[in-house]
Order: sequence, then structure tokens, then C-alpha cells
Amino acid sequence: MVTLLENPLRIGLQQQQLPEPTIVVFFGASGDLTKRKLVPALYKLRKERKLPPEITIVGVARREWSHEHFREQMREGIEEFSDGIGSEELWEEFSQGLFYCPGNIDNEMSYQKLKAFLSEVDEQRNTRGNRMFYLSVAPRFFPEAIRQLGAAEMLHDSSKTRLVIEKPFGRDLSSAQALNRIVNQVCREEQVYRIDHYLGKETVQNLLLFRFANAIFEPLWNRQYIDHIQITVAETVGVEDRAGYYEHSGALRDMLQNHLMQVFALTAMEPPNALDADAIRSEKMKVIQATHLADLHHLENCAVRGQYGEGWMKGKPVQGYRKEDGVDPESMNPTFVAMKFEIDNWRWQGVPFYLRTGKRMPKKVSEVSIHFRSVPHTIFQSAAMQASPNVLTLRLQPNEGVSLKFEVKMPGGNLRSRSVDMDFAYGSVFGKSSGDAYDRLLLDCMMGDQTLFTRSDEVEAAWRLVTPALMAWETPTDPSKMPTYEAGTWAPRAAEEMLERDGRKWRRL
Ligand SMILES: NC(=O)C1=CN([C@@H]2O[C@H](COP(=O)(O)OP(=O)(O)OC[C@H]3O[C@@H](n4cnc5c(N)ncnc54)[C@H](OP(=O)(O)O)[C@@H]3O)[C@@H](O)[C@H]2O)C=CC1
Ligand SMILES: O=C1O[C@H](COP(=O)(O)O)[C@@H](O)[C@H](O)[C@H]1O
Repeated sequence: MVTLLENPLRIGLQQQQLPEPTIVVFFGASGDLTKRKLVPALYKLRKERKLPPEITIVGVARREWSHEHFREQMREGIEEFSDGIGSEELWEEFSQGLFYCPGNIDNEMSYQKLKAFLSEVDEQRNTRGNRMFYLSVAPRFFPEAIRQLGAAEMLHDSSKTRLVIEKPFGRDLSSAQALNRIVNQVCREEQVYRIDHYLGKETVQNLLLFRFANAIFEPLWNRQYIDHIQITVAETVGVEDRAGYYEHSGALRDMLQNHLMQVFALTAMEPPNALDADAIRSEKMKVIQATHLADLHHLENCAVRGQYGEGWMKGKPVQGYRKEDGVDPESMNPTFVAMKFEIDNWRWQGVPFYLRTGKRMPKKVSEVSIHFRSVPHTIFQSAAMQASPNVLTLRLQPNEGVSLKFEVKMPGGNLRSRSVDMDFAYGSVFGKSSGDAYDRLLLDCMMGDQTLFTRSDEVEAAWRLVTPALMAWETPTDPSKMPTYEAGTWAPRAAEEMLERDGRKWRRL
């Protein structure tokens, strides 16, 4: 008998190559993302021997921390947010490569100091001039940081230096275009890694494999068989302590324009002719370009926003968005958005794509559900035989997996039908999950693989798509007009109505 531990499906492909020894410079090193995700991801990669021992991290932020304090903070992050330090010997080796260089993004002198420090560290750690600059700071700092890195000639060597930019990339089409122009002035597109951590999720990558490695699904993947597609990313958390950022962002900028749009593009794009970064990104780009909000003359028919009010989560009362710390009591920032898109191409003409995302929803769940058409003619007349259309669900998180809903005859003398599920769960086949998206993305960046990063034209096309809603919602209006939903419920009534008008319903999750 094969035990789970011997299951060959759990082994996966062995990493063949190690990236070159590199200095990873984190701007925003005293912030949440560096401590909670980025340094733990690098430590895990080193633990798994996917990084060379010379791997070096230099943290930059304004706080006057010492190297030792930075090391303590990062250790705390690894202990609290990943599977721990493991061997002390490994930590000892890794922490010797952690350095901190205080600096201010707005101050030219900080870049000169950093440049000199990196040369020193480079020699000490034998990192051969390889540098990866990661902007883990608020988006308003991106333009200045990139300009200054360029002016200090820190991105000049295109074969040895990379620039990683967190999301959101711009706050609308024109700022994204301006940011792309700045990036183009200081480095080449092949040096640039625009992060969208959803692309690092195993199950999001599985969308490609599921569609293009199975002969049975792709022939059905079109307007002939599919009635509509729903993409949901629901979170239970509220704004937490991120109001400073979220108040300038909201659900459309924070989630829909990037994460949901990437999932959408992978679901709807044509098969790429190769598994390489440009082939995949070009197909994503083409389908986003062919997409539009379903009714540009009546936006309310295809774009709904909402803000959570007070309510209950897991049996505990929670406050409404406008009462959260750092939030304007008259804030018009949406914490929920739902949109209906249509694609003008042969494959998808007439098939609506409904996307929704929100905070303080009843459940944390992300999925893509493909709703097939009803049978063209039913030979079963009785009410007990009313077959529901088939639904294929790709569960992105949690309970990652795939399920197909179809009809079967219920046992017994009467002819009665019932929907059942054929289910694949990652957890039961492969054992524990493969880890956080950042592990994969950081490693790909060091290996020079841009497949899971977004290209400049793709980002701009995604902004273009949501521009009508951004413009309409940013026109000043009476704060009492903001649609609200009770925390712990599935969003404003208008989101239900958007589908009801089409004779459809959101999938019950
Ligand atoms: N946190 C998360 O879960 C996620 C975050 N992101 C993105 O990651 C980025 C960072 O987010 P997060 O870590 O949460 O943000 P934080 O607010 O926690 O951290 C911001 C960092 O920026 C530093 N900083 C602020 N001003 C300056 C300045 N003038 N010069 C140099 N450093 C400065 C701060 O340090 P100091 O005050 O010492 O200068 C701090 O280290 C953002 O773009 C966010 O959108 C994306 C996905 C998830
Ligand atoms: O980028 C972001 O993503 C998280 C949700 O990520 P997930 O991996 O937990 O699904 C979201 O909470 C946050 O607001 C946003 O900035």
C-alpha cells in the first residue's frame, strides 16, 4: 500500500538550479510585509536549500535600527509567521547575511550611503554585484525611489540588477502610465518585476495547467457551453491597521484591478503558444484589451460598490468601516465591489464574467466557478427531475481543489434527480500545501523568470478597464449615498440585483 508519505505526487519537481548569490535590498524593511512575508519567505527558501548560503539582505527604512535589532525583528517574524527557525545553526548562518542601512526614500544622500554600503557588503559576502531592489513601501514612494535608484546608477547593470515593485502599480491609468515611464527611463523591462502575489499562488497557476493540460475541458471552454463565469475573492478581515493605505485604495484598487483581473485573464485567455513569460503575458493582455464593463451607459447595471457597516463576525460584534481607526467618518471608500464584464471575441461573445471581492464577508474564500448552459432540451418533465446546470469550481483558497457539480438519479423507484460533486482536494492528494506565494515569486525573480509578474501594458490595460467605475465613484457625492452592508453578510443588495436582472444568482459559498 502507498502511504501518504510515499505518494509520488507529493514529491514535485526538484529545483535543479540555484540562483546566483544576491543582495536583496528591502525598502520598507521595518514594515509589515518585510517582517511577515518577505524575510520569512527567503529564510524558508534557504532552509529548503533553494538559495545559496551567500544570500544577503539589506533592510532600508527611516528608523535608526542597528543590524542586531533588524536581525531580532526578522527572527520574530520568522517565528511568528512561518514554520519557525528550525535549526539554530541555519539561523546563525542566515542572520550573518542580514544588514540594516537606515535611509529616507526622499533623501538623495541616503542612496549614496546605500550604494557605498552595498559595495562593502558585496565584497564581504561575495555576491558578485547581483542586486534585487524590492520596494515594499507605500505606493506613493515608488516614483521617487525608482528615480533616485536610477540617478544613483544602482540599476545600470541590466544583467545584474532587478527591481521589484509591490502592488498597486499606480492608482489609475495615468499614474500607472507615468510610473511606467519613470521605470523605462532608469531600467529595461526585463529588469522589472511587478508583483501580484495571486500569481504566486499554486492554485492560480493551476488554472493554466488545468485548462491546457487536460483535453476534456478546453473544448467546453467557450460560449457554446458556458453560460457565465463568477470569480469571487471574499475576506473575513476588515481594514485592520492598514487604514492609512486602504483609505487611498479601496476594494477596486486593492483587489479587483490586480488580483481578480489576473485570475480573470488566466481563466479567459487563449492558449499561449509557449510556456514563457512573454507568450503568457501577451495572451493575458489581449483578453483584457478585448474586455469592457457590460453596460457603459448604465454603470449601475454592471458595477456595484459597498462599505461594511457594523455587524457580527464569528459571534462577536464588529464595528463598521467608518468607525475603524484612521478611517474618515464620511469615507466613500468601497470595501466591496462587484462588476460584470463582457469580452468581445469569438470565444466569449455573450458570456458575462461576474467578479466580486470584499472585506468582512461571512467566509474567507476565493474561487472561479464556471456555470455551464442548461441542457438544450429536457426529456424529463416532472418537477423532481429539474436538472440544475453543471458547475465547475476551481477553489483557489482555502480547501484548494477542483469540483464538478452534475446530476445523478436518486436511488429508488421514482425518477428523481439530485446534484452531486466530483471533488479533488489538493490537501488530500498532495498533503500539506506548498507554502506562501512570496517564496515562489522571490525565487523566480532571482532566477530571472518574469512569467508570474505583470508586464507594463497588461497593468495599464487593467486600469483602463476599471476607469469608468473609478471616475463615476470618485465624483463627490453625499456620503449618506454610499451603499452599505452589514459586516458578516454577502454585501449590498445591489450586488444580488445585478445578477437577478440577468436571471442568475451568485453562487452560495
Ligand atoms: N502588508 C501586506 O500584507 C501587504 C502589503 N502590500 C504592499 O506592500 C507595501 C508595503 O506594505 P506594508 O509593509 O504593509 O507597509 P507598512 O506601512 O507596514 O511599512 C511601510 C514601510 O515603509 C517605510 N517608510 C515609510 N516612509 C519612508 C521613507 N520616507 N523612507 C524610507 N522608508 C519609509 C516604513 O519604515 P519607517 O517608518 O521606519 O521609515 C516601513 O518600513 C505596500 O505597497 C503595500 O501595498 C501588498 C500586499 C500585502
Ligand atoms: O494584496 C492584498 O491581498 C490581501 C488578500 O490576500 P490573500 O492572499 O490573503 O487572499 C488583502 O487582504 C489585502 O487588502 C491586499 O492588499
